[in-house]
Amino acid sequence: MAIEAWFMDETSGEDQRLPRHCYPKELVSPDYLAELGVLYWRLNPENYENDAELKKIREDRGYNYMDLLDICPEKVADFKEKLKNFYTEHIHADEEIRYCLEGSAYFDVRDKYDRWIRIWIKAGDLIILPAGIYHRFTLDTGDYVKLMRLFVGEPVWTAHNRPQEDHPARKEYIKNLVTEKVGAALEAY
Ligand SMILES: CSCCC(=O)C(=O)O
Ligand SMILES: [Fe+2]
Repeated sequence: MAIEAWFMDETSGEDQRLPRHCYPKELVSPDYLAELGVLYWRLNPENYENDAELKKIREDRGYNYMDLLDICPEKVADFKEKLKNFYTEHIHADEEIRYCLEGSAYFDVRDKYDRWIRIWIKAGDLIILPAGIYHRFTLDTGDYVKLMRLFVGEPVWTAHNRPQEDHPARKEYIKNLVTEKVGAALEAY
């Protein structure tokens, strides 16, 4: 099954840990996520230490750095503060690569019309957010996730909060979005 993603009800004042579906639900396809540069694999989370598929992804994309992160109120120092930062809309200069090994959580990304899409990651979901995409992160009501973080070289986790229209990674991201659109239009012609 493909990863679950949907357009969020942005008018709702509900808890950020709730799904916040629109009514009726508006699901988002993996193709549309790919158009935004969001990539996704479903792997076997029980086998992450000897997984040939994961090894290949890491080799192909140069992810030589790896660490594991448990996120839940009991295990994270300054939990409230951290979660608040994760849920503040931001970009990075590099890809954000997260592999969910246990539990579940939400990544919200902005689409090209600035709508929020909520992506529900569960055990086995590996997602890559491209550099320069506006996003944020929250736990769901399960209040627990175990994540593998991957990176090319020495990791830089710096978050640049919106607005970042002059950031090189943002400009590059927008340029690629536009190029893709023109490419698709030419193909259709
Ligand atoms: C802890 S993983 C997700 C939060 C996030 O967007 C980030 O770390 O930049
Ligand atoms: Fe991030």
